[in-house]
Amino acid sequence: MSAPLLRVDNMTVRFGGLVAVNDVSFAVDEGELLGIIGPNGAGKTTSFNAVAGAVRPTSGTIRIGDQLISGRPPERVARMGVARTFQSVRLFRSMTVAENVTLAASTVCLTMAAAGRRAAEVAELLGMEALQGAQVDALPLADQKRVEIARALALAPRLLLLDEMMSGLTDQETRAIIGVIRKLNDGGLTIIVIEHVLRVIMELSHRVLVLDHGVLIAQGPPREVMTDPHVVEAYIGRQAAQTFREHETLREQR
Ligand SMILES: Nc1ncnc2c1ncn2[C@@H]1O[C@H](COP(=O)(O)OP(=O)(O)OP(=O)(O)O)[C@@H](O)[C@H]1O
Repeated sequence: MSAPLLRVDNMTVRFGGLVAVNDVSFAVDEGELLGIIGPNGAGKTTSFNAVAGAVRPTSGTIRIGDQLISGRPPERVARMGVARTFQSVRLFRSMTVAENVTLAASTVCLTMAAAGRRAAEVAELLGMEALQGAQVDALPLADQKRVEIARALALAPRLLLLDEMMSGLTDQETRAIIGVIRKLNDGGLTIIVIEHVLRVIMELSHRVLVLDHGVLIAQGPPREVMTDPHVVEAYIGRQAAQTFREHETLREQR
């Protein structure tokens, strides 16, 4: 059997006396779309930061394929195939969309011309050709989030980490971003999504991990995880679990 694309073994991240991530292990297969959920402060973003190289795990290991990435700096991890977006959009606001994406591409391309070509490819993939000349400042939040995705894709990643893409978006905008994520995954890209909007996790994920106080309390197919009594207790709440079950039953009857 082939090795998973991402493998995290016994990862612990401490900030002084606080254990933000506590002995967490999981693996992600090539082509998989994994959702990570959990209450505020559960350690989701810290786990992303550790995988992306922005935070050094206190102990444990992280591998892409058979290469150890834990402890390596973010630029190196990016070159080894891990790209991420941030919870709050981090773009060069006075630059155009094309400039932002080209700049990201230049970290992995040998020449600026190649970076420009890469940015144009990504724009085409995301259907953003018409936005290329727009200044980021002038774009609505939903488009800025698409530019964030474009910047990450410009690195030609093997693994894409998406941190709360849907926060602040309308239902319609959320649907559009779900469509983008699904298209990327259908094209073979391995993706991990952190999301508070459970409907999004349910719709997109092949598998879900649940963190609570830094501890991995459940993992499995979305349907199973959402009705796991520990998860309901820690995060979802009984009412939401009941609503979810009714929604699923209705969907099956359709
Ligand atoms: N750089 C840091 N220094 C100190 N403490 C931190 C740091 N980053 C995160 N923490 C703490 O680690 C814990 C986990 O935070 P983290 O941001 O990973 O949670 P989260 O699950 O992503 O939460 P949210 O859903 O609110 O984004 C929290 O108690 C947070 O305050």
